[in-house]
This record gives sequence, C-alpha cells and structure tokens, in this order.
Amino acid sequence: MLGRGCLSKLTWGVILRQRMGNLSSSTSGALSGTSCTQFVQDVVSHNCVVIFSKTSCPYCKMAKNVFNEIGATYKVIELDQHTDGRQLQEALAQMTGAKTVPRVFINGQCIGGGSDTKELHQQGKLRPLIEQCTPCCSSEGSGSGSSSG
Ligand SMILES: N[C@@H](CCC(=O)N[C@@H](CS)C(=O)NCC(=O)O)C(=O)O
Ligand code: FES
Repeated sequence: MLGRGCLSKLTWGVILRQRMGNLSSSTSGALSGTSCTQFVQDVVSHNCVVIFSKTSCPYCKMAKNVFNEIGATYKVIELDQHTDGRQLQEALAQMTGAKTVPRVFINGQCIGGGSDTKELHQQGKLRPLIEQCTPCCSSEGSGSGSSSG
C-alpha cells in the first residue's frame, strides 16, 4: 500500500491530464497514500477544529451542531464531495484507528467521532480543548475571533 505514494500519483495525474487535455477528468484525485496523511496533518495543524465528514451523515451533523452550539468555528472536509475522499478516509483510518465518519480533530489531535464530540461537550471538556489552540497558527483558533460562518 505504501508503494503507491501520493506524490507519484499526483505526478501521473498531472501528466495524464496534460496529455489527455483534461477530457472528463477521472474520478481519481490528486492524493493517495502518504500525501493523504500529509494533507490531513496539514489541515489539522492549521485549523483548530477540523471535521472530516460526509454531507448526509447524521453523526457528522451531530458533531457540527455541537461546535455550532458553542460558537466555535470549524473547518469541514466533506469526504463525499472530495475527489480524494476515499483515500483520505483510508488515511484517517490508519491515523485514528477508525474508518467511520466523522473524524473530529482539535488542535491536531483526533478526539474521535460524533458521539465522542458530544460526550466531551456534555462533560464540559470540549471548550477547554479548543481554547488550547495556539492563536498564532490557526486562523479560526481562538473561537472568539470571526463571526463569519
Ligand atoms: N459512534 C460513531 C459512529 C460513526 C459511524 O458509525 N459512522 C458510519 C456512518 S454513519 C461510518 O462512517 N461508516 C463507514 C463509512 O461511511 O465509510 C460516531 O459518532 O462518530
Ligand atoms: S449516515 Fe451514512 S455516513 Fe453517517
């Protein structure tokens, strides 16, 4: 599995697209294997709260609702709308130990899924985690900044 790295696939994707003149761009995206992991790490290290989600998933809505309730901004990656969604979900499975959605990250750490998010909130532990985000590196870090949705 590790052999087919993201970057090589990215390169081939670019080459193919150039050669084929971007016909009906294939469903495969630019990422796979290791660079999916890198993509995840990059996103979760630059955003205080990240939800890897699927648009129609109730558990994902539950997680989003919790953050909405406490007024925290969050970044959502909808895996079912992402060209590399399947590979990203694979990468998330390897990184977090669960292949389910949502996968919720705060401050670079996976806190689990939708039920875990809700539970942490009910225990009063969610907000403190968000408050630990370093404002320097996170545009949506401190929760009290922007009012945009
Ligand atoms: N307790 C978990 C349940 C999550 C769960 O079961 N998610 C299902 C869909 S609702 C899932 O991800 N199944 C695998 C998939 O969709 O690839 C949570 O709250 O996050
Ligand atoms: S209900 Fe299908 S992904 Fe959660």
